[in-house]
Amino acid sequence: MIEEGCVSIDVGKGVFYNPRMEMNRDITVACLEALPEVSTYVDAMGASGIRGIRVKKEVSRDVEVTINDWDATACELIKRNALSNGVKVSVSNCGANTLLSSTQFDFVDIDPFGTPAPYINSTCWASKRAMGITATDTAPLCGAHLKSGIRTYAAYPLKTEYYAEMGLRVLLGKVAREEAKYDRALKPLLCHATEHYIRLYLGVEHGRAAADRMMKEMGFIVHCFKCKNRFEAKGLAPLALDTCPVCGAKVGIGGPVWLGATKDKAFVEKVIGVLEKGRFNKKGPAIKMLSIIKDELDMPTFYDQHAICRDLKATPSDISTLIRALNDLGYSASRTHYLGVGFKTDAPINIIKGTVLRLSKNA
Ligand SMILES: C[S@@+](CC[C@H](N)C(=O)[O-])C[C@H]1O[C@@H](n2cnc3c(N)ncnc32)[C@H](O)[C@@H]1O
Repeated sequence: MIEEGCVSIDVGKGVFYNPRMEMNRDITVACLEALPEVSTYVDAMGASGIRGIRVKKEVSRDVEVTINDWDATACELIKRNALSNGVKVSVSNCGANTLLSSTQFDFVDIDPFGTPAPYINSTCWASKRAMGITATDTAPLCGAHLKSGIRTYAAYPLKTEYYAEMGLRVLLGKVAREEAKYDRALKPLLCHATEHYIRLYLGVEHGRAAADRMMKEMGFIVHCFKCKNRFEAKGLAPLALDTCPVCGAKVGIGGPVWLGATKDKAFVEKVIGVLEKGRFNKKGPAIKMLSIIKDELDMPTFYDQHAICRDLKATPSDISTLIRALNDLGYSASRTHYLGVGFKTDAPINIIKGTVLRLSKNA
């Protein structure tokens, strides 16, 4: 028996349960609390049922919860766990794509082993108001397994120091393209890359105009591996560019990816509020991460101060000192949840390097 949030769950034998995903489930419950428009929820890959049972028990309004798994043993366990926690949920025993091609829910949650790619089409069709998507295939998404990433996501992931964000944006780009064909648009509410996984919470907007607007957020990231200059190129037209405008070296081009915002600040603030008030074992780390996400600049890449320092043979300074120094020069800059020594800024690369060097001399 394990205790999580307000539930006690028998994780059985041969049915999947990962204690490292507790923070992920805490945040799921808080997000559902912060989405009052959601009254039907499905965990299409339920395993022990813990995620859906927590949603049913811990969200303060009545949400109709369905928990599905293609494994009959898991379904028996889900039924027992729901009963022992005193909640009523619908249990379904079929393939996720079968369920999600025939039934729509306000919120669809998919939490597969590895890649969510085979389920994104049906998830987009079945999600009326919002969806939650977990991916644990970070190597293909982030560019470490290039051919697999290209096969799975039809995008070229650049292997850079901001690989975690690259992976998140490749995944978001894939969801956006699947969503657009149903004349719908995704609206990122909260997205994060944590340890071995990426998690997306996306709102859904309906209509061609919204879908057309959304597709304008797709495009490419141009990256210079020599001087670390990078910039975004919005739109899906082929790029007539192959050298870095700063140093003249050949550039790498990653994409198509999602270049737009990856969060809705007001929503993230609401989720933090729910976590602060509720009974969540992982509220400390969850709030810490969400507080950084809340203030993250909406830009598609970040810099690794240590990597810049290695190139310049400089000493890194405290990340908040560097951010303040860039702000003092009139640029926007923020921390990033992807990397403790990372930062986002709209300052040009020569200004960033000059600032890092100046601070290094003072260090
Ligand atoms: C990673 S676990 C889900 C964990 C669960 N959501 C949680 O929070 O603890 C994946 C589950 O999905 C089930 N599964 C995998 N592929 C499936 C499919 N195509 N359709 C339905 N269930 C599937 C597996 O049997 C397994 O129980």
